[in-house]
Amino acid sequence: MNHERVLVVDDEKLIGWSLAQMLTGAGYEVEVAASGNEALDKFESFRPHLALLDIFLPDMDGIELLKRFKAADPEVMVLMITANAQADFAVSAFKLGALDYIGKPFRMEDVHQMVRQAFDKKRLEAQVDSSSRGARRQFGRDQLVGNSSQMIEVFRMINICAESDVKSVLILGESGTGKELVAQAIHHHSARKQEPFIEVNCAAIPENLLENELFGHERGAFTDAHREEKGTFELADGGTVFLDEIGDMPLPMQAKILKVIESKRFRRLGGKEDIDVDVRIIAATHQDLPRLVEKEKFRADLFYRLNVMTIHLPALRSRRDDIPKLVDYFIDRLNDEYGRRLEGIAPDALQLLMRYDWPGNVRELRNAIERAMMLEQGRVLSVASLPAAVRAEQSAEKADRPGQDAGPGGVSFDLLLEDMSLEEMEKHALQQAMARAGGNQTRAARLLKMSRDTLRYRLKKFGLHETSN
Ligand SMILES: Nc1ncnc2c1ncn2[C@@H]1O[C@H](COP(=O)(O)OP(=O)(O)OP(=O)(O)O)[C@@H](O)[C@H]1O
Repeated sequence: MNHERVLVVDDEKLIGWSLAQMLTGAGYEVEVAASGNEALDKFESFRPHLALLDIFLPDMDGIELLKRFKAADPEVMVLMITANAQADFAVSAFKLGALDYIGKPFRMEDVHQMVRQAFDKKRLEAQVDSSSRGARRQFGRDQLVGNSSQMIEVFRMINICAESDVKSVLILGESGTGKELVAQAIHHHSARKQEPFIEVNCAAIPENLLENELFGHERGAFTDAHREEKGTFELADGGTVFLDEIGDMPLPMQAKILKVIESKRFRRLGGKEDIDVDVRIIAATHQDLPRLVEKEKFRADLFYRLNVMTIHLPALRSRRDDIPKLVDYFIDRLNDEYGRRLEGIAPDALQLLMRYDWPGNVRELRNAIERAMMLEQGRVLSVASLPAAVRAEQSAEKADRPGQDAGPGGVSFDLLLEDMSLEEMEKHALQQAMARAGGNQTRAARLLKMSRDTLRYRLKKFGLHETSN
């Protein structure tokens, strides 16, 4: 016995009895009620995890009963049974939290399958919930931190989008700049905040499954489609769909997304009728969309449609003023999460964090602090606990100040290699300077005592890769 309790509510005694037989045989604890009032009493005493609820009862309408069940226990799973699966009935049942409905006459195996899937889903959600609570324990949900002028502009745009309820928003920015946090902030500050926020990572889902994920399917739409299933757009009705990595979305899907934004309707896979939805689409990408449009990898019409409300998230290296605040914020959070009592960061360590270019942006900064906190033995974060890439700034800094640490002759390059032509030596020096400067051309030019333009010219001449500036 698995102690999963099911209450069957049906005034047709034979149906109630047959369902009870089948479910008991499958290992569930089952009670049956033949009227609304009897169902309310049994609900109280039996406390079912799942109710199979007939919409037409002699003394009470099933929708009313659904409401009362949900009020008594919001966690209870309800599957509605109905002779005529009218769309408006289904919509109100779903809005009130019913999981699905079964049309009469039904096959026992189908009911069994739906009940089993409902319990499976519940168990999965419980697992996800506890592991995400675990993750939160480890590293709670972040707030957007920053008071640079660029971030103040981002906050202003978030407010405008949240208040205006525009139907689509585009968020652009390098990886790790906080695009997802911005999308969540827009949702949580908008009138839609009580409704779902559902994220779909367009790059992570294979092309052939993406359409099903977004739009769902009708029963029989493909071989394994044993029953209809709602997709993201239907599940998020009233709320927000966050399409992350939209630059990776296949072209045919882009056309369908455009249609949903414009007409607010779509069809399930294998569906013959349009379904109306009211969702806000927030799309994000780290890719250069205009470039993708040029290369015909992204539809121009979708780009123009999305590009009405656009939020540009600046790279961390272009708003270094935010670094001290972010560092304090992450140290505080991690102190809580790990029960540590670090008092802050040493000035020379902070200086290195401010100099580093952060190609992985805030995500990389957060990871660097988390790692440093694991290693740090002292009361403040010190240079020694920072990642090697960040510490490399230290040598670049020393090299930047010839005469102090690099010996009386300034920076010494390892040039005199045997069998090297003058040209090869020059190339070698350029490579060494670029490596020491961590790819920063201004710094490399200073090391070689040449102007940045000369450096760029020579890099080009030798076909060397120009990294950052
Ligand atoms: N301004 C910020 N304040 C606090 N934390 C931030 C900020 N920006 C980003 N983060 C944190 O950095 C990490 C990456 O953020 P997020 O996932 O939102 O970035 P993203 O731009 O969506 O990245 P990707 O393009 O890789 O999906 C998250 O842990 C997030 O909480």
